[in-house]
Amino acid sequence: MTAPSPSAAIAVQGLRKRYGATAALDGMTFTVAPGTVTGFVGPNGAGKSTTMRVILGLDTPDEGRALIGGVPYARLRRPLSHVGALLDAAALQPGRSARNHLLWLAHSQGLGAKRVDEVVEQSGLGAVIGRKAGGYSLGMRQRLGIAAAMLGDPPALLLDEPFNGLDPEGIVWIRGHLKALAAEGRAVLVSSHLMSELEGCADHLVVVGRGAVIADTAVAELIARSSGGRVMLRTPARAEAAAALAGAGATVAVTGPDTLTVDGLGSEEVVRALNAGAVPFSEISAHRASLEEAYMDLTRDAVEFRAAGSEAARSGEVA
Ligand SMILES: Nc1ncnc2c1ncn2[C@@H]1O[C@H](COP(=O)(O)OP(=O)(O)OP(=O)(O)O)[C@@H](O)[C@H]1O
Repeated sequence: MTAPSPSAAIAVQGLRKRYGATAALDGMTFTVAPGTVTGFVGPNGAGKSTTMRVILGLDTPDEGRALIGGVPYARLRRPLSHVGALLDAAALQPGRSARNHLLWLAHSQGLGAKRVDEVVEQSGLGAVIGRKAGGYSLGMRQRLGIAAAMLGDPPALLLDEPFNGLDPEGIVWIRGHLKALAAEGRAVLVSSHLMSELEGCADHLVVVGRGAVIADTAVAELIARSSGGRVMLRTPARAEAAAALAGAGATVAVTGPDTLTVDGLGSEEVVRALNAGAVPFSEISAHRASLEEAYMDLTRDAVEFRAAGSEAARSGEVA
């Protein structure tokens, strides 16, 4: 096991945890750097929530340790000023106003109403903060949960499935908000079992399956690797184009009524092959893999992982 980097805001080292016959964590090891949104991705049951609970001192590992700024949670003084967390947005007193909920949390940490007003402003809840939390939509609850996590202005944030059940507008808001919080230098760890939710938001990915890390990679590198050499082509003569390109040695995949992706030939060679066959085309560009495609490439050989996520795969989720 390598020593955690001194700059790691969150370091998880060799965590093992069993629940009876189930190994929930089986050597989980990774770090979360300041200034990044790190996506923590894997199928249901992969060990994401358990890891987060261990980081927050809510669960004790059988082996290994988790550190926040180099210190275990249990030894942090005023923990909310070191790490904020959103684990379960439904955990609210339904009859209490959202503002009173935040005031109650703030007071328990020696923080005043001024800080509550700041986080309310940041989370865009100003217009509804006097309402009873029980009447909040899921999206509003998630915002309130993030506002609560931000009360202590912590350098590290953990969010467990914050996109769950949100409408597209809610997803876009959370993505933007997390990016802004990371841009302020915070380390943001956000779990999801849907890769698409993290598109355009995560800088780094820690992919897990069966209690351990399968891949730990910068998103830009991952996308570049998966995009490598592939060309996107738009043509009104799809069949002719596919035949001409296959004849020139390319592997061609149909991606839409008038689009193909081409592997094995560079853009210039594609143009040459199409011109030689007098095949018309309207657009040709270097293909940029989506996060979902990059993720599928990454986990293609991880048989165990795919088995673990096969249920999710059938419903279009990550596997
Ligand atoms: N308190 C518990 N008692 C028994 N088993 C547990 C408990 N907590 C977690 N597990 C088991 O440990 C494994 C890891 O669960 P965990 O909730 O950490 O996964 P996850 O990746 O967060 O999944 P999800 O996406 O469904 O939240 C699962 O097999 C789960 O059933």
